Amino acid sequence: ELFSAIDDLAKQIEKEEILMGILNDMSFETNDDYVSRKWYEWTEEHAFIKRNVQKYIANPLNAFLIIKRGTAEIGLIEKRHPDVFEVYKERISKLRPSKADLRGAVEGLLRLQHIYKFHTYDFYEGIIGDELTRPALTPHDLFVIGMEAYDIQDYFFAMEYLHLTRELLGKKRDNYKEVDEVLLYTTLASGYNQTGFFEGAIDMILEMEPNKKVISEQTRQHIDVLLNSYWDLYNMYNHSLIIDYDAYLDDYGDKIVYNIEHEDILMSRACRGNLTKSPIELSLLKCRYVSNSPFSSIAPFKVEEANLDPYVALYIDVLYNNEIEYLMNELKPKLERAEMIGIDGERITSNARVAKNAWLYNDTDEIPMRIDRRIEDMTGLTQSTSEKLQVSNYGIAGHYNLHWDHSTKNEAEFDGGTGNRIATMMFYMSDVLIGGETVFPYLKLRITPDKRTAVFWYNLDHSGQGISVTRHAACPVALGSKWVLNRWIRERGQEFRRPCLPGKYKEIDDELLPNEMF
Ligand SMILES: O=C(O)CCC(=O)C(=O)O
Ligand SMILES: [Fe+2]
Repeated sequence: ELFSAIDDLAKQIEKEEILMGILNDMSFETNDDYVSRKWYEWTEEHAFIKRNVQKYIANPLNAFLIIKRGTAEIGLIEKRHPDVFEVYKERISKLRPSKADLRGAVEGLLRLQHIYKFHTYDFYEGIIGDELTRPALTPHDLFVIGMEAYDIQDYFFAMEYLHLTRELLGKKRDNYKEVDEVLLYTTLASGYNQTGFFEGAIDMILEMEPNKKVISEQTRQHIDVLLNSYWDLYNMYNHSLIIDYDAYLDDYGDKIVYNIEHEDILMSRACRGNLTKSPIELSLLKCRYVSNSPFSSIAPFKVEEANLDPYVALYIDVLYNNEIEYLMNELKPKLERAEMIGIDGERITSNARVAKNAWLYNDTDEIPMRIDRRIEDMTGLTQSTSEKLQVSNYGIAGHYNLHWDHSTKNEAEFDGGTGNRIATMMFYMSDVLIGGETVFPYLKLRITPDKRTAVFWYNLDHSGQGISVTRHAACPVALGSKWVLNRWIRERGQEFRRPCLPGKYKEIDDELLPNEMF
């Protein structure tokens, strides 16, 4: 699976070079301009890639294009030359990304748009946030995104992408007919139908002869006029919908209530930096140097309070570059798709968490032992019952939806004799250019990844009860590559280090969680 970790895309670029060789062979055999044109385009892109591979793959638009070249573009060649393709088929199939990768990549791009409200036209131009990151996409790139969006029933963005495709086709000639116009128009029409509008557009499309490859100029103009007027209406409808949702949350003002139904909006607002503490709340937070062990009295930890109650703190510069290198070397080859616990306690992969991770099992080396001791110095909590160190790398627009780290009442599993996850220590192993923040919307807290810094918080109160407002998420990575190191600290062994006191937080019943969370 390529889309769920950025690291794997570098390998795909190597495979693509072999694919280019095959493309070159095929261009001779087919004697087709289109195939040599593709070879030329890919070669140009590779000259661009070679300048900085890591930078190239850290851009979600590029990441999508890598996958799209190996799937949709190869697919076009297959369609044009089935016989020649047959000869190379087996070799090619080992070098191609999968359909699921294409789907995952598009889902990533759309996630960025949903969360950060990035505009489709900006993506077309290669803009992420405020940065121009690459040359413009082609009509066919947009078409592929639009068709995938349609398949996953994200009709709003499907229509945006397909309309833009149509608009561009009107301006530029698609000499090689990469975009299947009949499919484009029928999908646009179905999109209107799906959203409860515009039967008229569908009627027009139905009038087209199904096996007519090219729409006549007259029909096309007719449809254009129809679609354009409908499009304005459609846009108005959808934009007002989005604004309404935001207004709904505004009703609560500063007070954020636990509102599971609207958590996706809550996450979006937190990730966009629209949920922040007031100046008064911020003024209560302090920075200090902490030393509560012989070692740290020589080199005290720099601690920044991020939230007082429940306690969340940042430890600045507490992971060393050689340690990061060590962890990367040990665990990169072992990364696997991150899993979540499903409704029935089973392990599942899910769109709610797009990342790969790996656990460090051989933790008797000097470096992991050192990290262990440091966490113990930082927290005063024993590490003898902690889980193994876990490294995660996020994928294309990789993210992790709102969740608790601790298990809730209804989850029987988890304990394993060491108790619940009393606290979390999470180290950032990389900076991120845009996005990838860790957000705690109920605490109005957004933490920007800062290489070598750690975030620490308690998941359980003094009576062992889960603190519901620690619900947190990893915002999608919009530009860059995000690596984190997690250490989950367990209850057992902490009895004398963090004594039991009466509980104070009311735990939320996790039966209230909607199924879509998974
Ligand atoms: O990557 C992040 O910012 C948060 C990760 C997280 O919450 C987790 O892995 O449990
Ligand atoms: Fe977490």
